[in-house]
Amino acid sequence: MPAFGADAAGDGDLSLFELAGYIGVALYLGAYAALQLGVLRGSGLTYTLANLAAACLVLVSLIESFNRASAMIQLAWVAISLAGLARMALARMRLRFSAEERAFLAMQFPDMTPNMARRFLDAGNWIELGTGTLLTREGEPVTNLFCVVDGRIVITSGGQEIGEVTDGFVGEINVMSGGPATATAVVARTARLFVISGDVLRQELKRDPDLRLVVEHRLTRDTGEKLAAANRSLRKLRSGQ
Ligand SMILES: Nc1ncnc2c1ncn2[C@@H]1O[C@@H]2COP(=O)(O)O[C@H]2[C@H]1O
Repeated sequence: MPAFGADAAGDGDLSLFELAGYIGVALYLGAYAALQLGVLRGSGLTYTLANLAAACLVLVSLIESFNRASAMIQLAWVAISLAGLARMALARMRLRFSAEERAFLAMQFPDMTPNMARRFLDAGNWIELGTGTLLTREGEPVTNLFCVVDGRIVITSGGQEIGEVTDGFVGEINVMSGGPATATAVVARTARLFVISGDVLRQELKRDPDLRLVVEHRLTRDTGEKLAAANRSLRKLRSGQ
């Protein structure tokens, strides 16, 4: 083998095999240090690739001075790293989104990570509802959150029309508590919606505080927008009197 300067023992030249071994050790230690310092995630691609490369390099170094125990651990490390890579590839495949899902996420939840978005979407269903379908009845418990992507929902209170939803949420005020609906919501033009049950939503948000932050923030904003629209209508009404 070609030689590279003096080896650690000072008794000869550093072979390529030895060099591979040292680089492998540096990768093992560097990856572990980065993990402990919070620079790398244990389940991340970089950490897994660093471990795979380290194990391969140390294996190469064993060609020159074989050690069965060391070879066994390196082979096991390679196998575990490959299994980790396969798991990541499968997870990536699962994180596919349809064109409709992508449009919905861009419009309503641009801050969701792909993982969060997949979990949220998997927890609900896409449905189409015909004219006249009741989504919430004023005073009755809200059991679902509806996200309208197409169609028209008319909102009434005390029998009076007070608003409409064409692209936004219905049930966002009380779905988390299951409290009484602040208004009646009825489909006025065939609607396409994403619906998620209150029970499932609560479970998902309890399990993932980051998802909870994103969803609650979005729902609060939606309610705020409705309040602003209601204030504008009220102002118009008063100034017209
Ligand atoms: N003024 C309004 N404009 C639009 N939507 C409303 C209005 N008032 C109530 N809603 C919706 O009707 C829903 C009834 O259930 P929630 O009270 O949970 O949430 C309510 C809102 O989504």
